[in-house]
Amino acid sequence: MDDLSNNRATSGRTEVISIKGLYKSFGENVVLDDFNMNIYEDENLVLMGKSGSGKSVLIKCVIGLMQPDKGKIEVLGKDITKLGQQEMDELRAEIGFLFQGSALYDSMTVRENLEFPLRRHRNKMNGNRTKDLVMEALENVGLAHTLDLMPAELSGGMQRRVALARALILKPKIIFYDEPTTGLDPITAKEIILLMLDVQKKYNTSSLIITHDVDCARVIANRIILLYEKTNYAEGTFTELSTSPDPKVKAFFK
Ligand SMILES: Nc1ncnc2c1ncn2[C@@H]1O[C@H](COP(=O)(O)OP(=O)(O)OP(=O)(O)O)[C@@H](O)[C@H]1O
Repeated sequence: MDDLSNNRATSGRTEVISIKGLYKSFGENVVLDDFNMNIYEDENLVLMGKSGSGKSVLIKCVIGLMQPDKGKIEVLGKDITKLGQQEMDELRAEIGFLFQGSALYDSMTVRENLEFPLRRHRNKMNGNRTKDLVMEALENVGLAHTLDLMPAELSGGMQRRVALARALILKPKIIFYDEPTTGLDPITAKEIILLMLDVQKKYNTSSLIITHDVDCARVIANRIILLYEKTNYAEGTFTELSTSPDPKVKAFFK
């Protein structure tokens, strides 16, 4: 185990997600075995791992879509294995998602796409009007003029920005990004990364970013965890990990 974490930098901070001793298997296929991870307030944590290493399984366990076999997961101080359906829904409203391929609804306008999470979680709107929240979210990503367009009328980068606006509309405390720059050209990818950094500063969100994109990790990560051999194999800053003497760690940064 190559633990390069900078404990002083992270100690004494509030954890928004805490995962201890996570174990998950599907029959003979053990995917996670003693996986541990914390995310702290205001932190951008990058999770790197090969295809099929269990990153999606991990996320599903964290948001309660999959039941771990063993281990403890706390999100915003709540043990998620002990939450009922309504409490779990309330907790999910504190989490924004930006998944691969933007996943906007093709048959809805930009406005309707953004209104969608508001309808599900009306109690989080604090008296704000739908219209104002939609405009604010779109302005944050520089796309106020696209309100009545269909997703197909937007470029790939614009679609990703609208998806980011939708992830932000409920002002979540945590955002999960799954491959946020996949399929974008390098310049657009950079725009998205800078936007993610802006958002993090403006809303003080914590982020968990799954990415294979080394440039994205370099710019955005306060800390990186490598999911390898079913566990949190290595952990540290970009510089610490990319200069690690461990060839298995180095391989991720080529
Ligand atoms: N519902 C399921 N039933 C059985 N096996 C599953 C299920 N979901 C995931 N797995 C298995 O868990 C392992 C990890 O899959 P997962 O999708 O988490 O990988 P990943 O790291 O997200 O991969 P990628 O980077 O390609 O998206 C794989 O072996 C997969 O077959």
